[in-house]
Amino acid sequence: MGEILTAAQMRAKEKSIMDSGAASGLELMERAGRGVVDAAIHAIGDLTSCNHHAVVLCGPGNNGGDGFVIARTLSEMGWTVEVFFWGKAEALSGDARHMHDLWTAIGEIRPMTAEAAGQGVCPTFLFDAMFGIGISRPIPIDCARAFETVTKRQTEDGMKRCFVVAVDCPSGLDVDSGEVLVPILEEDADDEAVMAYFPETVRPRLLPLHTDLCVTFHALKMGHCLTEVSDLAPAVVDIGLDADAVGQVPIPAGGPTVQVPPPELPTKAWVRAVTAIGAGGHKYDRGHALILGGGPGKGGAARMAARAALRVGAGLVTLAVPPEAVAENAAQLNAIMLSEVLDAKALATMLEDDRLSAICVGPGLGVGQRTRDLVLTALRMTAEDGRRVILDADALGSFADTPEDLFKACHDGVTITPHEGEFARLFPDLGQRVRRSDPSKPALGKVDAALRAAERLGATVLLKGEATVLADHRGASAIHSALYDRKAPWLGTAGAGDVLAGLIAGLSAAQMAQISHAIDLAAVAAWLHVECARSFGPGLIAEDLPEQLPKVFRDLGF
Ligand SMILES: NC(=O)C1=CN([C@@H]2O[C@H](COP(=O)(O)OP(=O)(O)OC[C@H]3O[C@@H](n4cnc5c(N)ncnc54)[C@H](O)[C@@H]3O)[C@@H](O)[C@H]2O)[C@@H](O)CC1
Ligand SMILES: Nc1ncnc2c1ncn2[C@@H]1O[C@H](COP(=O)(O)OP(=O)(O)O)[C@@H](O)[C@H]1O
Ligand SMILES: [K+]
Repeated sequence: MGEILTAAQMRAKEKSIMDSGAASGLELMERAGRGVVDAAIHAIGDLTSCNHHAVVLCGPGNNGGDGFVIARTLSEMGWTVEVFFWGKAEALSGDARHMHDLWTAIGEIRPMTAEAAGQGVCPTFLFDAMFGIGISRPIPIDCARAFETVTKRQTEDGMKRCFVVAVDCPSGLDVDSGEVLVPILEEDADDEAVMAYFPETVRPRLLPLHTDLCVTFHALKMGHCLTEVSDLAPAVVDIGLDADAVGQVPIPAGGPTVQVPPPELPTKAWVRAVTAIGAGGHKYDRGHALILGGGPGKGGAARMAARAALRVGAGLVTLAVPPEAVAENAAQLNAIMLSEVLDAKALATMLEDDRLSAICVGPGLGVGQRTRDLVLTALRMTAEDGRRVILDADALGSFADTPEDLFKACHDGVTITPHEGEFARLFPDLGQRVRRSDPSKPALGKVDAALRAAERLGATVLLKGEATVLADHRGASAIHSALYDRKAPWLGTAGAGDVLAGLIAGLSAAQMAQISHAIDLAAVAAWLHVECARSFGPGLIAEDLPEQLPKVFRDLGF
């Protein structure tokens, strides 16, 4: 996965190229439209038995302009092309108007109504060029209905349906937040409901307008990585924005600046860094992770975190549990060492040993005063010395009523790993806006929400989910999506988050020179976490994750 852009960054790049004279808007649009056709044909592969019939749905902006180019390109190749247009020709931008006019010299344009779009044979391709990165409200109901009726056109065998290609993004995707702005299509939806945004409870995860392939330009946009927008992984078409001219116009901040895995580390060097094989032979060279564990019967989460920390490369791992849980844990542990920690005072004494290089607090610890005290002690004892602290689960839940206490104590060596629920409890104002709660305001999106949270904490935030978002106090961000060809839905299993916290703790303990920022360590851990899940496959339970690490490392080149 390369660079990931916001809509504003993409516009700035286009403007920069156009201002420099390196390419005109028309040239960019021509390359975009032709690139979509190439990518669509490449995706479908064998065209011998297809009917060479395409339907293009064009919207009122430049996305529609791309659609007119697609129609002309296919027509030049001998295809039969039907074009439906939603908008007024005189309101089109200069570039889109030009492309519109070139098409009208060749073919017909029909208004986009469900009735008209429903007539005719089932096409090989349906191109969705209705709305691109300029969408600001749910798409018009007529557009959604027209789209739907084309997909329902019958073929002779009554079985196949057309291959849907989204131009730039499926219409209705907010490419910054990954939110889907599509009206409700049920026949009984009254107009008010149609034009309203989906209430939180019914907002679907998948796009109601089903897309097989999304073809975008120059780089993926954030929304492509936050939401699974198409069955196939999005294709990225080069439209020539890499010229020197880019950079003359300042590119606005906001898009993720870190990719996962970090591309600058070649695979083998990266494995070396992760496994610390090059760091020296002694276990103390690879750090000592301390994992705090819960009371009797509550120890599984911390044990899994500890095992992940050890497998991922920490030289030593100690699990520290309350006295009454020692017997239970002693019966379960071998390579992991066991210590007793009564309370925060005992923890402070333990942390005077600076060989303990990373501390993980939270999994299975229980919500309450003891956990709050342990967290604040861990933060105080590490505030000045660069040691890393990973706060997960109950360590975060314990501050739901007093988040300010946590914010004040956090430092730049801290990584918090909330899921969306934990995030919303700690940052209610941000959590509510990850998706649009007020129709008049855009959604904040997971990346912006995580960035603001990281700034508030002065620390690193890893916001979990199918798309995991990372952000730090310096303004760096990253997205790791377990989507498309990295899908691992079976990772949503009890305890998977505890393992992730342990992976970050283990990598942090090893203090690798090659990966210095907490956000990069967390990004590597998120990548390994999904890689382990994919390596194991369905049937996975959290305990299986650390046991996959040796295979994942071997597959990476060791
Ligand atoms: N020259 C360029 O800037 C290039 C633009 N490209 C294409 O241009 C697209 C962006 O074009 P635009 O900025 O014109 O934006 P869009 O074409 O995405 O849509 C914006 C248009 O739709 C209207 N609109 C937005 N939301 C609406 C709603 N809910 N209901 C009704 N109307 C709505 C807007 O008023 C505007 O007319 C990209 O996604 C890409 O497909 C590509 O051709 C590459 C080059
Ligand atoms: N559908 C999914 N695809 C990929 N990863 C997922 C999916 N659902 C959950 N995950 C991952 O699984 C982990 C679940 O963590 P968490 O919600 O803390 O659960 P637990 O508390 O049971 O460990 C997170 O790392 C999350 O990113
Ligand atoms: K589109």
